Amino acid sequence: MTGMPLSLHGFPLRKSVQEISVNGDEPSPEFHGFPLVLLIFLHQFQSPLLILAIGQGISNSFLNKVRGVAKQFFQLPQEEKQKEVLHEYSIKLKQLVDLLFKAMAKSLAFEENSFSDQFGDNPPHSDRSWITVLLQDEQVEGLQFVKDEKWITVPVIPHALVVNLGDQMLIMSNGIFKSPVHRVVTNTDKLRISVAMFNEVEPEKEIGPVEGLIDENR
Ligand SMILES: O=C(O)CCC(=O)C(=O)O
Ligand SMILES: [Fe+2]
Repeated sequence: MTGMPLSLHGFPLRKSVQEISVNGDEPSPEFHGFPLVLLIFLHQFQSPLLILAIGQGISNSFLNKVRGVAKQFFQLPQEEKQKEVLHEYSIKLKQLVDLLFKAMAKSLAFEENSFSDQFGDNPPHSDRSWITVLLQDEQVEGLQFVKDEKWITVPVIPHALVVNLGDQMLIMSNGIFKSPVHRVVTNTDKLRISVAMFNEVEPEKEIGPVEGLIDENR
């Protein structure tokens, strides 16, 4: 197993991500002990990459501990007052922004929902980071990304980390590694908590394509 080559052109998976997800299976034994298993959704080189990293050496129980801490943080009783205020503030801001988009559409003589129809609560975007690592909720899905002009829901695999390239990587690789467009579809029935780590270049630092990746074509 350890000699298995990693390839961007698809990983020799016995089961598809969907199968593992639907059945809630552990990854098959040949993946055990392998430092990093990358289930590559979009495995065509030079297309946007979104990776589910399992068997990455972080135990499932530790990942659950992180989720637990995140949940506790949002449930802290002494935070109740601040939470109410922030919740109210976010609702008011949402109304303000909705109004603004409607006014902007109308100012161009478009139907008022022309802009706002195109996004939900977490509008389609690519991350500005160079790489984002996301611990999804262990039960509630919601993250979607674009593939072939369709929205694909990222399956919930409790022990997987979602690894997502951002725009800074797109710039540094001169467009070779693209940042996938994604969104989160919210769910009014179930609480969904995700823990994201955005790895970003320092704000003052100017970045550009790595020299060897610039030629007359790109
Ligand atoms: O909640 C998620 O799964 C992802 C959120 C996201 O895309 C972001 O914060 O940039
Ligand atoms: Fe994002």
